[in-house]
Amino acid sequence: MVNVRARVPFKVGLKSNIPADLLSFNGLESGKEHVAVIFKDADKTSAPLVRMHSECLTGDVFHSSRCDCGEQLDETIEKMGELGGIIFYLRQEGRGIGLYNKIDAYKLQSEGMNTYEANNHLGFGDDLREFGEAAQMLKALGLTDIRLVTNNPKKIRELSENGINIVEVVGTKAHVKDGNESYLKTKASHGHHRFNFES
Ligand SMILES: Nc1nc2c(ncn2[C@@H]2O[C@H](COP(=O)(O)OP(=O)(O)OP(=O)(O)O)[C@@H](O)[C@H]2O)c(=O)[nH]1
Ligand SMILES: [Zn+2]
Repeated sequence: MVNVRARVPFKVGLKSNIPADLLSFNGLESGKEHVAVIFKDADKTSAPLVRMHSECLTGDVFHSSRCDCGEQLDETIEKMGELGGIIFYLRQEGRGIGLYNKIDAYKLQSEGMNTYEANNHLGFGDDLREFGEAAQMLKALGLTDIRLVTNNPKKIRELSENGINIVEVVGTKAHVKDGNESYLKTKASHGHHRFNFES
């Protein structure tokens, strides 16, 4: 049974000025230290904005040119600071293959493979992530109805299959920059991500 272990206030964002609460959990069977960040007590509102963000050390911390993860996280923090919402930061680095394997995949991508071909070449599926524990954490907060911030149909499908009612899907912007355009286009064409490349 998943339940909240601790809830502490902190301030986040590029200027460390956006108030939020940081939560840890008991009972996560994977042993992964997933956390939630709650803005404006959104867990006490009906159908809050929720983002299920998968760990990306290279993007989230270093704002790597290879992906859009850090920009998506910054965008979501800003938005939820205004509108309220909850970010679950899921420790599923590299779409579940881990950091070192992701770096191996980057090496293959530098030699010409796309993001999915590189995973497959290393013996992994396209995406090893699972969102069952994410659903359990939502339920631990008393939430089953959410507005999900994503462009990824896999997240919508898996959360729904785990008893979460997604009343609305809210896309993120397409954060195109030098270095990540073909990564984003591959996610759209092969992974069926719904990007709005105009915004
Ligand atoms: N294996 C692998 N993982 C990558 C690569 N680039 C980024 N990632 C990982 O992909 C994941 C991105 O996850 P999310 O931020 O949840 O985004 P998403 O699945 O694209 O879906 P949305 O942003 O919700 O639309 C993170 O775990 C990154 O570490 C790559 O080239 N190879
Ligand atoms: Zn990334």
